[in-house]
Amino acid sequence: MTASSSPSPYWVSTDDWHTAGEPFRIVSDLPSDCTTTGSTVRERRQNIVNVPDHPLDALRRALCQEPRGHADMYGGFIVPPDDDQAAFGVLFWHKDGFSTACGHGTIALGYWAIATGRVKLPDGGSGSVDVVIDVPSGRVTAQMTVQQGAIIHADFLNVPSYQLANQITLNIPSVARDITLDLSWGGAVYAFADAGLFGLQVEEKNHDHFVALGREIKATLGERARHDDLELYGVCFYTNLSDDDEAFTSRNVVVFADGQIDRSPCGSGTAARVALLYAQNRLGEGSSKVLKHHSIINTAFRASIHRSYIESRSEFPACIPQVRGTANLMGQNRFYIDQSDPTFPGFVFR
Ligand SMILES: O=C(O)[C@H]1NCC[C@@H]1O
Repeated sequence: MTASSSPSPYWVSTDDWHTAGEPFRIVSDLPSDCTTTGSTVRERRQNIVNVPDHPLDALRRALCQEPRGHADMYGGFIVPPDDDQAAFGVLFWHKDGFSTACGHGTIALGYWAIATGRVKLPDGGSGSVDVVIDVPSGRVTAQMTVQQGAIIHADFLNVPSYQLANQITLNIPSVARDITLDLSWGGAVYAFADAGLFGLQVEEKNHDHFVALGREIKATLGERARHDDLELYGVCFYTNLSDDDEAFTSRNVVVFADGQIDRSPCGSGTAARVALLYAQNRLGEGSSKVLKHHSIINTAFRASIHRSYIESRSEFPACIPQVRGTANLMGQNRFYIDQSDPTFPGFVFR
């Protein structure tokens, strides 16, 4: 990449992927003045969040928001791993800030790591290879299945995931009545609500309704959704389609951050849903039954319980979820970042 110190204008290069329709813009070479401090990726994220006007926050906005991005853009900055057991670290970002978890990004990074040669193909070009990545919520893996040099799919192995709360009652002003929802952890806090409670199905034409409801639910839940130092990240609205011995099938849409809408089935949200279904005995360890999780644009992840996990802090059973998906390269960009641009660092309408 070619970059020099701001405030002089500089160029920054990105690799732009999407996972099941959700964008993931990867920046592997950060400008020289955009350093992060901390001995772990979690600390690096925290330091950026704590420092007003951090240069990396300005770069996030410049690459994520308009005119170079849009209100539903997503990406990540590659940073050093916590130790040499991981290939690299990543700081995930969206239009409002830096998130702790991102399954669709982890899947895209697995593809990217192989495509760029950062992680070598298995011997003979077929088999499985792990891309181990440090993220703010912990260490995750993109387990890549490769056949004759071509990637078939990635399995995102998440941090331990578990239900946080059961059937919380909330009064939602816009529907003028009480609804109930569950909370679950998948590296970030998610609320789960049946879209039918709002008279809706998960369909593209309803996306504006979900954005408004997601914001309303987040505001109404407030501190009740707090887990450690994190507040609610996303609301998952679902329409369940079927449940048999082979699969629990559901279509969902996650509205995260401040009204941002996930085009994919949401990797960390899917992991949190697996934990919820595990607690409800609808998915089990060692069973061949899977969660078929469709997105609002009808792309899909296939998820299951990789293994159970002992989590002493949770009254609900914990597990390491496994979320399978694919990613595609869209292109590469070389952006010019100029602080004298009247739109710097960026803007969004939502
Ligand atoms: O797949 C995921 O986990 C992410 N997608 C957008 C919101 C989440 O961070």
